[in-house]
Amino acid sequence: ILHDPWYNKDTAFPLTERDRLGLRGLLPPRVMSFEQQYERFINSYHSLEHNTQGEPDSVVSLAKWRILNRLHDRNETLYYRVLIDNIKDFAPIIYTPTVGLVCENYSGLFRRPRGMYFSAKDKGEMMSMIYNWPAEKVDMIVVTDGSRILGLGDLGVQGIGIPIGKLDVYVAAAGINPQKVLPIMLDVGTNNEELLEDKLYLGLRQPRLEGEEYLAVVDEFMEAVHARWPKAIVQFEDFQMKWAFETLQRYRSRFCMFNDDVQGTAGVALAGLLGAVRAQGRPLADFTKQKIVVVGAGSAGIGVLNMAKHAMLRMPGTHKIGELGEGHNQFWVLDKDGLITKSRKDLDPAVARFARGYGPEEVEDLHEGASLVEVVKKVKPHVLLGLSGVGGIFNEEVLKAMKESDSPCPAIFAMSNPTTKAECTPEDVFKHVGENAVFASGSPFSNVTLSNGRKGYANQANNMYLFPGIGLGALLSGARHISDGMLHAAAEW
Ligand SMILES: NC(=O)c1ccc[n+]([C@@H]2O[C@H](COP(=O)([O-])OP(=O)(O)OC[C@H]3O[C@@H](n4cnc5c(N)ncnc54)[C@H](O)[C@@H]3O)[C@@H](O)[C@H]2O)c1
Ligand SMILES: O=C(O)C[C@H](O)C(=O)O
Ligand SMILES: [Mg+2]
Repeated sequence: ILHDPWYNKDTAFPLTERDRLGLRGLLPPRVMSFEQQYERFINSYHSLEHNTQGEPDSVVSLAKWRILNRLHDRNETLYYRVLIDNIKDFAPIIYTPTVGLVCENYSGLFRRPRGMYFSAKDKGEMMSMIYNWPAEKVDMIVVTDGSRILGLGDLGVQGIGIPIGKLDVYVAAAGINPQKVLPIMLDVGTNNEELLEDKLYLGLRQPRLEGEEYLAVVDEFMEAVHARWPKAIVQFEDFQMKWAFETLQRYRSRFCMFNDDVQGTAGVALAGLLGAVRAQGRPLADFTKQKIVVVGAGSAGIGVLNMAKHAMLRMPGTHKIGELGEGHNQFWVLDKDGLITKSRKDLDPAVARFARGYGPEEVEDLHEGASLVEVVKKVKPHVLLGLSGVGGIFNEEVLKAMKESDSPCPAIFAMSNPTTKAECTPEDVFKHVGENAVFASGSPFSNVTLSNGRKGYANQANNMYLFPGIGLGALLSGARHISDGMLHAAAEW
């Protein structure tokens, strides 16, 4: 019991329990209260902050993560109490940005396992392996294959930090029972050369499985989960784009699952886009007239585009039903090759409906592959939204061009994670776009003091504001599937 973080109370076991559980003599005699333990932890956290002053940010954050992780491994009751009470301070440690650093260094930081690991070598065994998990019941699973961890790329087995962090947020924000959550890593290999050569690397040292071989592993895993816990909700997280979409289509009508990067992000972004209309003092129905530039046409960018387009098409009030047809395109989408138009070679079918046609109705005179700054200068968008994974791509020139936006309060959403991958900082936005700009980022930044002494808000646009509600709602309602309508409702309400 003393070694089981689910049940351990450390020095808080009262004498009666020590007797009953055969713990007498295994602990120092003084019985501490939960409140004393709590205070002791917070004090040691503060002294760590004090003692690491002046050290590089990464050293301080990792030290903070270590002390929290040790508590997690020792005493979950105390850990979650501390986390819930201090979520604003601790979210950046257990979640983005520090969790990114933890994943990058996971093999070296590893002390105790958490969650389950299914690897390509476990083919044929998963149905029995799933019974190795000690809890009778599991409600929430977050699974990754480590192929696109935040904006950090393929981190293989080290990506397990992401499901762990997401499930901590489920417990802290949605009150999910921590004994009923399960972080899972599907290790199908890695294409990260550095990891393959790293002697400490803890995952399979082989290239990623592809095609049918890959899908066979994920299929077997999903069947195993469903066999043991038919009602568990499975959140897919940080899968590279092709598998994010493929697995979503493959499983969404068979299992209670969703893809957080595609759907959760879309819900949060839509909430932000609607907020940006309100910030302009315009009625929500004017959403259909917003000009939106999206930088990044990956799993997250396309998820946002689809949901925002759908919201425009069904926005009541401005038009007769059906008036805004499929051709109503308020989006300009760029990827690593610049603006996407219909003349793009090998145009991805998922982006085709957002590609600019540059027919007579489109007057900005842009060309295939146009650069971001050209697009912003010509379109004068209301919103500039980044899901590119490229830090600093909203540079001074781009932000100065946003000053000419047709919106009185241009919105800039730098949604890529972790902090180093944010497309810009709030300081840059308020300096170059103007103090009336609306800013949000995927990873947290501090608010900025503006010239008139007012606060420039560094809002956060991260799917963590949405997925806990989706999971909790699905769980409480006993939903068999997670529909787009649920995500729309989450975004709009
Ligand atoms: N804030 C959130 O809640 C949230 C949610 C999901 C993803 N993200 C972040 O979004 C980023 C992208 O995630 P994803 O799953 O879509 O990745 P992805 O790899 O599927 O897509 C990345 C896209 O960015 C494009 N891109 C790359 N370089 C570019 C450049 N120089 N200019 C313009 N476009 C460029 C690529 O062509 C691709 O279309 C990651 O950093 C991730 O952390 C944030
Ligand atoms: O993990 C996050 O912080 C958000 C998002 O799911 C991402 O992949 O960046
Ligand atoms: Mg993610």
